[in-house]
Amino acid sequence: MSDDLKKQAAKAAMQEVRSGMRIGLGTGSTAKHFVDYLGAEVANGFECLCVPTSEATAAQARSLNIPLTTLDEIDALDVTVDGADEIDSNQVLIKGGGGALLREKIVAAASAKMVVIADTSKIVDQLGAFPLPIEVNKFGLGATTNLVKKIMNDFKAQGDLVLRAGSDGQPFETDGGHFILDASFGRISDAKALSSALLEVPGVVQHGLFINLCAAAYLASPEGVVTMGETV
Ligand SMILES: O=C(CO)[C@H](O)[C@H](O)COP(=O)(O)O
Repeated sequence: MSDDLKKQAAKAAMQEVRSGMRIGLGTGSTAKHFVDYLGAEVANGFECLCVPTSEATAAQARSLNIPLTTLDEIDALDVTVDGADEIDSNQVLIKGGGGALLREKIVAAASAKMVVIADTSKIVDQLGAFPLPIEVNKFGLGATTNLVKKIMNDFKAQGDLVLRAGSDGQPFETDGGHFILDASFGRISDAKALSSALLEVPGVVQHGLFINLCAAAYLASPEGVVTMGETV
């Protein structure tokens, strides 16, 4: 996806925020543009209180003087704007390509509205071509991997399960100190059943299927930005 399309989606989603709002800040290259646009507004007097979904987004927001808080200080947000790896026609998402899925899901669930920004290449008929990120506890990694593989088998996955590596070749560690298994399903025909099965594995902390969380999406294409769901 071109950086220009990411910017267009991020800019269009700025219409979702109003001065005085409590805003969740997503993670990833598209969300980064949204944070840049928000930072420019803050410099012009826009008031907000924001919760970042990753240390990377927190650092970017601080550099732009965007006021930050936590979900300990406040317990609810007005809106969260975040990217996605896949979105289907029911606005079910796969997220976690950037490794921030746990905090992203906590923040989205604490928000009155979750807004997705992406380009139209992220729209899919069926979820699953993008490997599903599954955040797992380090303890018992081998046992957890085996249980997840069994679920992949039950759900007729067409690909492998891979422990995500960082740029240093070592296992990628999330902000919460967990590992990520990337599960290539190929196609996911029952996201709810898969979600339930994965969450029954004790070592699974969370997975990247976002069900009933995304209320609206701004999706940029070379022809313009199309929307899904309840945009303002
Ligand atoms: O879920 C995410 C991070 O955990 C990202 O929002 C998702 O991977 C999309 O990223 P990008 O905007 O860079 O394509």
